[in-house]
Amino acid sequence: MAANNSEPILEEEEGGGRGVKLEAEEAGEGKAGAAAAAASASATQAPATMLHRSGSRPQLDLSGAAIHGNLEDRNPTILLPNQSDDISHLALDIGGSLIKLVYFSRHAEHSNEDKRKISMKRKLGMFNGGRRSYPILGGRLHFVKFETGKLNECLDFISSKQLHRGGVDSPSWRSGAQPDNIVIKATGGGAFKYADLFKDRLGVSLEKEDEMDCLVAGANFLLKSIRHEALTHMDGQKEYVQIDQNDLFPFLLVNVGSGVSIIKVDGHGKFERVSGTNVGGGTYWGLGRLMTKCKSFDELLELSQRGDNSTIDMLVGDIYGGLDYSKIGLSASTIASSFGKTISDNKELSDYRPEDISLSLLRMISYNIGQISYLNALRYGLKRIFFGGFFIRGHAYTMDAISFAIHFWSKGEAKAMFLRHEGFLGALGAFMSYEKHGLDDLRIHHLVERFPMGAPCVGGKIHGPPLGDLNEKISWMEKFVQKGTQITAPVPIGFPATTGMGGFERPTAKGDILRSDASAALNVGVLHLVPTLDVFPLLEDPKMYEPNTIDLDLDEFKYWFKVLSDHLPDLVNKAVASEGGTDDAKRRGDAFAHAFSAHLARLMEEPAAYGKFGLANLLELREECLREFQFVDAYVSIKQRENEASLAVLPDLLMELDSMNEEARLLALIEGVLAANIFDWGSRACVDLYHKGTIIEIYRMSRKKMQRPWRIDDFDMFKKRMLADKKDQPYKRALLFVDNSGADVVLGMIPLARELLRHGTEVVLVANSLPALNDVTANELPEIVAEAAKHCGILRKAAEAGGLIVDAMAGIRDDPKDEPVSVPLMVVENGCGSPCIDFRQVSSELAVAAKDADLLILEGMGRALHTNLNARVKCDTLKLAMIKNQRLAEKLFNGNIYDCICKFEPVP
Ligand SMILES: Nc1ncnc2c1ncn2[C@@H]1O[C@H](COP(=O)(O)OP(=O)(O)OP(=O)(O)O)[C@@H](O)[C@H]1O
Ligand SMILES: CC(C)(CO)[C@@H](O)C(=O)NCCC(=O)O
Ligand SMILES: [Mn+2]
Repeated sequence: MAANNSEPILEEEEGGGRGVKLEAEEAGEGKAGAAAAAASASATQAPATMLHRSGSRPQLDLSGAAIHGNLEDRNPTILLPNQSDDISHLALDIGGSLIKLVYFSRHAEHSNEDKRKISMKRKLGMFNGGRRSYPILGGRLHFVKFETGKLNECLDFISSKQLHRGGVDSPSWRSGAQPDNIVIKATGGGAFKYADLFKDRLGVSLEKEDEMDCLVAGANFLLKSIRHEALTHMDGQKEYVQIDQNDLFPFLLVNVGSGVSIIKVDGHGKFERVSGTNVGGGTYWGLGRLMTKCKSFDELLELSQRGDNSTIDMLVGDIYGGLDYSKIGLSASTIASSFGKTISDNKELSDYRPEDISLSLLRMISYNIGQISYLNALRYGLKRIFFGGFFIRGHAYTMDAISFAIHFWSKGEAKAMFLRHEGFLGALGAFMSYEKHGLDDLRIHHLVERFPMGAPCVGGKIHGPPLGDLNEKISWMEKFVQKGTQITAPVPIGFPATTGMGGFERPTAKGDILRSDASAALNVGVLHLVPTLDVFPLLEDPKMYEPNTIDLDLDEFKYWFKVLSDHLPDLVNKAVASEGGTDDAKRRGDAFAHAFSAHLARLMEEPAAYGKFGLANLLELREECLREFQFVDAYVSIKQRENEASLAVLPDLLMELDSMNEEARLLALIEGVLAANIFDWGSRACVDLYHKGTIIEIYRMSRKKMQRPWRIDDFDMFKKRMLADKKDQPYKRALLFVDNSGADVVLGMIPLARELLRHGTEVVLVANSLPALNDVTANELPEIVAEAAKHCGILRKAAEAGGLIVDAMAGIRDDPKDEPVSVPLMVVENGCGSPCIDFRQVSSELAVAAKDADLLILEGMGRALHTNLNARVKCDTLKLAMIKNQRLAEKLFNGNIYDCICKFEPVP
């Protein structure tokens, strides 16, 4: 009954903490918070005329955008001098049963343009000249719903978060300007019905958008922009479908809300509502409420999971004395007449089990909708039918019943597909109708879907607020823990058995608890909009590309569940220490541990709960959870310590290398990369090792053990390319994807980079944008390179040429020709904060840097083995890693822990 217990907690949260304390809300938003809180305090005194407002639709005016303040600052703000309109990206769909809200919150920190990025953009010719520069557009799309009958809660929510005024961090909120003339896009019948109420209560005008237009726009947007938005659901099995952009239209869109709209969609804005039925979600909920006395929709749905419809429905067998009517393809267990059995009995309503009534009703309505949809698909020759609307509610039985009807009547020709953002189509469509928020040409790679607190805890629930600020999140977790409940109830999902002959046999096994709305809803997390992300241009076939090497199936997940759970206490300790070990840090640490464990528990029940989910996503989820509780960098001191220790021995290593001949040196360098890749805090085995010796000792031991041939050993091929075949044609530009801090980067990758530079190859070190485990980040690299360069002329000149360090002697030297110009050594960020890399979503600066690259070096398990082992790119690729995981070694290479991989893949 955990699901039941968890719900009142949310309710409490809503009634109590949320929305009242704006200062607390600000805490999560960083520095801007204090200013905004101060502004809010003086809101009443501020002159209402401080901002010009046009009164029409909100717009973003980026003209004249400039960096404000010192360019050397780490986080200079971007000033939009011509931005005068409110940026109010909130849209509503007010339906007969539910109000849906979609709103956008900007990343306060998105205007980060540090020194490294600016210099890099100059180098790559991106500065000011980039294709797009919407610095302000990065942010998150949130999805929330309320019951229409509780409109007041919705109004309170909007008002507490100041969504109608562009959020609590918007200029108008800070200025205290009165929200007159604010216009919000709204669709659904309630946009007409409640327009006056919105005006009275919030002072906003609702700009009405047509409901069908919005449904279609929302569906098209989702199918175009969200990876794996659609799924099929047959016999209890979920399968995500990747829609081909070029083969999307025509399709049938069936929106099952209170009533059902059936729309034939031929293109963007091209559609016709071809049918509808008044037997829909409102019918199930309304009849069900009357007949079972249920207090909520979820209660009714939950009842159905324990139901047996054979006591209510009249089966073919009931009519045919237990026989099939096989001549027309009906088995005895096929339902002949929904509720038909109740006519013959001398029974009252109270004689029937509410569970059975609910199930019978649910089946009747779902099956009927499926059948009508099929007939309309047949009418227009359509093969694909997409279902939206909150009636679906991610509920297995509902989806199975609809799918079954369509599959059966079309003899397998037509396919039912369900949209994960099911009920938000209309609201999204209304949101898209804002003209100038620049989201129109959004691409799949600009959207990063994340579930740190979105899926198991919040988001989808009726009047459940997305927990906006840190305090809210932590206290939610604390309450949750106090009650000793689990966030999500372990729900054995029951699969209805089908006869294959036109009806349902009564479902056999069914779980007895309905998953809480938030997690049952098909994983509507928060969509992060990062307009600066791009597809890696060197990918051979982006459509076929799959980052994860191994499917995260239940078996695989179980393994990772244990690894990650075991590692959790240590991680929490590190994280708390990294934030000074204060009580506040401890509180956040606990909350992080609980949030992450809850995700793990949820995924353990159902690995596909959050869409198509691979190890890369799982590892990223952990990092995202840390960030969610404001742990900036849990490994910061470990990284520093190891960098220092490694930099101290680098000069010796370089001397040793320089004493070798070219061939021996190349081997020593590759060996060095593999040996140093042992410093991986993501590997349990290695962490155990670290307690047994100093970094240098371990590195030396690791190198000594390097026995060739390695598990995959293409070294000779690589050597041939480097030193024999085309010695006079060195690589033009190499991208080196670096992994860990310390020995890994300092004693492994930097010496290899140096060798490439020596050959005349430009080197781009590609590192994480955000911290993940002990991985080195792009921000940390320039300092490390500068330290290394102190002992090495090659590195110094190349780093100068790449703008990483400034030559103090430049301009003083008599004859600049003395110093030959070097090829540059550069650093770019990869756009992610995960130990793996998904080449479908990389930073735009990496995408630019990649265009001239003819060698790719991927180093480390995360980037070269867990992901991308099978990735094909358009240039020569070297994948280097030490396998620090027995299971992976066996699974992928039939090998052993500490085996090494040196995989060279030249393009033909
Ligand atoms: N928590 C809930 N409360 C009420 N209904 C729910 C809930 N969750 C799912 N539903 C189902 O979803 C239906 C409403 O779906 P949706 O929000 O898509 O439609 P609507 O926009 O309110 O209706 P319409 O478009 O017909 O005006 C309800 O009728 C009910 O069957
Ligand atoms: C009236 C709407 C469009 C309101 O969303 C919806 O509830 C609906 O499509 N009802 C079905 C009406 C019919 O076509 O019979
Ligand atoms: Mn609706």
